[in-house]
Amino acid sequence: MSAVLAVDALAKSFGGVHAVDDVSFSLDKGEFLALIGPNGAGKTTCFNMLNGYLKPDGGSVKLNGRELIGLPPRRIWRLGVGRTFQITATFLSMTVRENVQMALISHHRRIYDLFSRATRLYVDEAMALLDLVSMSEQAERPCSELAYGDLKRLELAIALAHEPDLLLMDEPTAGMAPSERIALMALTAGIVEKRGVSVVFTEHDMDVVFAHAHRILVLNRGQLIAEGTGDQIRKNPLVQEVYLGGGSVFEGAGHA
Ligand SMILES: Nc1ncnc2c1ncn2[C@@H]1O[C@H](COP(=O)(O)OP(=O)(O)OP(=O)(O)O)[C@@H](O)[C@H]1O
Repeated sequence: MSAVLAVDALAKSFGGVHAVDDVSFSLDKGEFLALIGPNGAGKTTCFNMLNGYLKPDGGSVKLNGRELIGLPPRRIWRLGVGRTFQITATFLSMTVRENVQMALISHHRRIYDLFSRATRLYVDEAMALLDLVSMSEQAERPCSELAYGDLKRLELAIALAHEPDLLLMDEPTAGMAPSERIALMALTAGIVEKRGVSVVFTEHDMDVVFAHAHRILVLNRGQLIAEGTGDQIRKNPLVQEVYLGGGSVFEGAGHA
């Protein structure tokens, strides 16, 4: 099977700092991949090169065999690389359903009259996406009233409205309570399975990572130092040493 995403020898320096240093990995359809590493390891820099916000010094990023390097972010998004943000981007004055409709309208390149709230476009599709993220009961509420965890689920529905082949989630659970984090990622894992979308996420909470990631990549000072399943990563002495300074953070993480 050919990879959905193939990253080869990706590199980016800032001054003398090798933020991302010769990183290569690939991702299959329906894979849920965690990119972890200590602060400053290069995770965000790596993400921003995958979605076109940052131009690499060298390397290649292919989506379904097509080179993305050099394309503007919007084109990359159109080709099927979606993302969710650390800070949720929704139209607060609109209802939950209207926000998803907006995303669907944009995806299908339809013209939307911003001054008419009575659009009937993509109502059923919007409700189906809200159902997928267990938000259909809140469809008619304004986004301004939503709890933070609900906003994150809405954001996921909005990202899925664009039918991405690859979804990039940068610290999706930041700012959430531990139980909410596990719930959001369990929901995401279910969607990955149901829709066959491939996901790369960064995350500092090891419980979340070990509970849900199919595979884990560990970055340290811009270099990929380990790659494997939760068990392999937990046992990796290099990871324990350079990333965790001894391994205590992994104890118990991800064991139900
Ligand atoms: N725009 C920039 N200008 C200069 N240096 C940068 C820039 N962006 C990142 N860096 C440096 O590159 C390195 C990698 O940073 P990056 O933000 O990618 O790490 P990270 O793994 O996402 O960290 P965190 O977990 O703290 O978000 C760091 O040393 C950082 O200081």
